[in-house]
Amino acid sequence: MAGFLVLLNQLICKFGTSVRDILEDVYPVVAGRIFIVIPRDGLPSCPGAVTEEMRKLTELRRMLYTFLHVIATHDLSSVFLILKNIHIFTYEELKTITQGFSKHNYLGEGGFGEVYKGFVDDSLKPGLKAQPVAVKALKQEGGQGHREWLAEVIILGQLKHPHLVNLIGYCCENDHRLLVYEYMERGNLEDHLFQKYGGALPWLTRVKILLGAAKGLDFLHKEEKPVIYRDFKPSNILLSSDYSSKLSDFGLATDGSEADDLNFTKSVMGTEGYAAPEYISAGHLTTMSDVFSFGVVLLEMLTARKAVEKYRSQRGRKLVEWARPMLKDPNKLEQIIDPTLEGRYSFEGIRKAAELAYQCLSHNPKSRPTMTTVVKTLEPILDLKDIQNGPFVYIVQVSDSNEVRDIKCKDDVKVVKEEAKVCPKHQGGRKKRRKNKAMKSRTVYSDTTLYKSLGTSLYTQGGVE
Ligand SMILES: Nc1ncnc2c1ncn2[C@@H]1O[C@H](COP(=O)(O)OP(=O)(O)OP(=O)(O)O)[C@@H](O)[C@H]1O
Repeated sequence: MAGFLVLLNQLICKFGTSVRDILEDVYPVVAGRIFIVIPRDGLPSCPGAVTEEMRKLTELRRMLYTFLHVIATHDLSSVFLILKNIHIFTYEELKTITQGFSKHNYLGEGGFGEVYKGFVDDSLKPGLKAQPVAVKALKQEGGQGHREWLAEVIILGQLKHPHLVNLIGYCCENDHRLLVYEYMERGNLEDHLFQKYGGALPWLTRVKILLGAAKGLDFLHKEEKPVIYRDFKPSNILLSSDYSSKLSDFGLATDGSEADDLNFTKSVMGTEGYAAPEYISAGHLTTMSDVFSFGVVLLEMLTARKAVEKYRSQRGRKLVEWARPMLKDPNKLEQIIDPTLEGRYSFEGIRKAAELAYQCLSHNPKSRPTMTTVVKTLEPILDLKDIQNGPFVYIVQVSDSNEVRDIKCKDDVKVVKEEAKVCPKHQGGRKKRRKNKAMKSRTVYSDTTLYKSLGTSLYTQGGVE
């Protein structure tokens, strides 16, 4: 905290204003928008920084950089009081709620670190709602991870929306950096679309998921200082029990209002296959970059093919290049639709979704729709329910001992085996994979069956928020 005050004093001397003004001035910058002003490798290169204004701005950035370093490495509890309903946990508390980060609680691992399930209630913190949580622990190595952790705390600590994953709290103790989120029962979209249940998601469920994610992006873009999410992809879309979708992983999110201000030298970040062409070629980052990424995910949902499939021939490797020309031709469109849907969709709905994907994937960012338009286009597609009935798929977790649960299979029921997941850390001798997906067992139904079992709210606007 001492470092924090020294820095404030420096800022006051420099800009001759009161502590209060500085706080009000600094917080909005710190609070949402640090990632443009603070470049990865030290100070921004500002070739045009010749005017007095620009010099001052650069100086302010230098100070903010130090400021952030101080709050990142010192007492966060004092600094983050302004964050909404965020709990600060000790490492011991998080260890307890995850049963010592045990293999039974292991959910998976991403670039940031391992994720474990836990349970919290008000015996841990007064006022804390009893609920399951997901605890994400930053891998110890690297400053990049630390920056992403901070971005997540700062952005999700302030922005609350039904389609952004809720950050419940964090832990910042010695070298430990952890995040505590609401638990999302169905894990991430990538697992449903590709890895475990390829093609099993019914059409209207896909539309519902896309609509929720679109609302999340729309909310970010409509902020006073628009937030560019920058890493929109299926593994960052989490699903609740009724397939309501929420965006997670805000480590790369950045401030849209400043993205184009100055020609900072920034390294292009994000995931191959999802980043907009103008961002890759010229570092030009706007909210329209997110719209392009949304178009890629929409295309993945239509085709159940990944944005980049390295094993394919050159022609079919990049989904957008391969599929976009076919989106506007009704004859060709049917050829690229996910065959496992087996025709169980509204063709009108598919056609409208394909048209939307085509627009989102335009090379010219100005020709892309805003996320508000995307939401308005998807909403009526959810109402197109002229869909044939089909069989439903029941997915069964296969236990470690390869024992399959006793299931009564009717004629129209497919049983798909799912391998149980093992945390690499707890797995003697086996090579550690970068990602390991959740140990979960899920049931995936046809639209009709889901509609019956989860009620009419599943596919109504009310059910999608
Ligand atoms: N809030 C949550 N509720 C339930 N499961 C979660 C939650 N957050 C993450 N997971 C699961 O933990 C695993 C790792 O997720 P994480 O977000 O760290 O990485 P990722 O998005 O899969 O990969 P990458 O970091 O490369 O984008 C995934 O299986 C994900 O579904």
